[in-house]
Amino acid sequence: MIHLHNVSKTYITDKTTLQAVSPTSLEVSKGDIYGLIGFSGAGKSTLLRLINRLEQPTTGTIYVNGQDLTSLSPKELREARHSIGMIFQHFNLLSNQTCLQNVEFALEVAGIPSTERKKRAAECLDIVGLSNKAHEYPARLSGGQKQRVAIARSLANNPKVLLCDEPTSSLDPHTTLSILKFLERINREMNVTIVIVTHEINVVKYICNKVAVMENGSIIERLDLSNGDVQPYTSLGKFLFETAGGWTKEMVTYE
Ligand SMILES: Nc1ncnc2c1ncn2[C@@H]1O[C@H](COP(=O)(O)OP(=O)(O)OP(=O)(O)O)[C@@H](O)[C@H]1O
Repeated sequence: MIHLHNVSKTYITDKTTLQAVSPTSLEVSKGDIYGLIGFSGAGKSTLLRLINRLEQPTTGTIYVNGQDLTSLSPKELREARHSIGMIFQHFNLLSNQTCLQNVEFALEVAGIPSTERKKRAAECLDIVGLSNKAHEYPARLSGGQKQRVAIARSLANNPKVLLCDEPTSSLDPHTTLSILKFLERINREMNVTIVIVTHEINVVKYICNKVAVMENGSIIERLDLSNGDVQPYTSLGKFLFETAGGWTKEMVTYE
């Protein structure tokens, strides 16, 4: 589903050169909820943003849905991005647009006609349980509700892949769990492959079936979490897993 081969990113400014991501390969299979974890500055967000070419790679190739994104024209890339949704830590909603209009916006960009847009946007708000907030502005919503609108917007174009950049880092633990529950449903019921950047190991333990641990721009370890018996082998991996708390699915609450 996603295949990065020797992808790297170097930022060059007037005075400095910084390698945010060293040549890295990553394979995400259809149906995965793949975590990228590591401390601040490890290169997680940069690697995530390379997947939909929000960042231009310095080297390497990026295949998503069988398409080489590095070989596409700007127009082709815009079209390819319709099947790659994205959500962010700070939600990135348009403050002067209602929730419905925020979701419609994603459809407008994709060239969907107005009547169809309204119907689909309403459906997406319904999926995240926010039909009653359709005509509210984001300022009147809680953080969790804002993230649910952002999820609705990311689903509008029926994406095959959803990229999540610290989606719960601004939220309290209970709201975090409700958002993770939504992401899990989207993965299972809509067959959306998810890549999620986080610095919270609990998020990884709760929702991911695979995780890559990043340090200094490199993936230093990859773990399959599906069989429950996880044995990290790097000291960072061990440290992260030892600090995990005890979240359970029963703790999930809805606002
Ligand atoms: N646009 C940019 N220009 C220059 N340097 C950048 C840019 N974006 C990121 N960096 C640098 O690249 C490195 C990796 O940043 P990145 O945001 O990918 O890390 P991260 O692991 O996601 O960290 P955090 O958890 O704090 O978001 C950092 O040293 C950062 O300062």
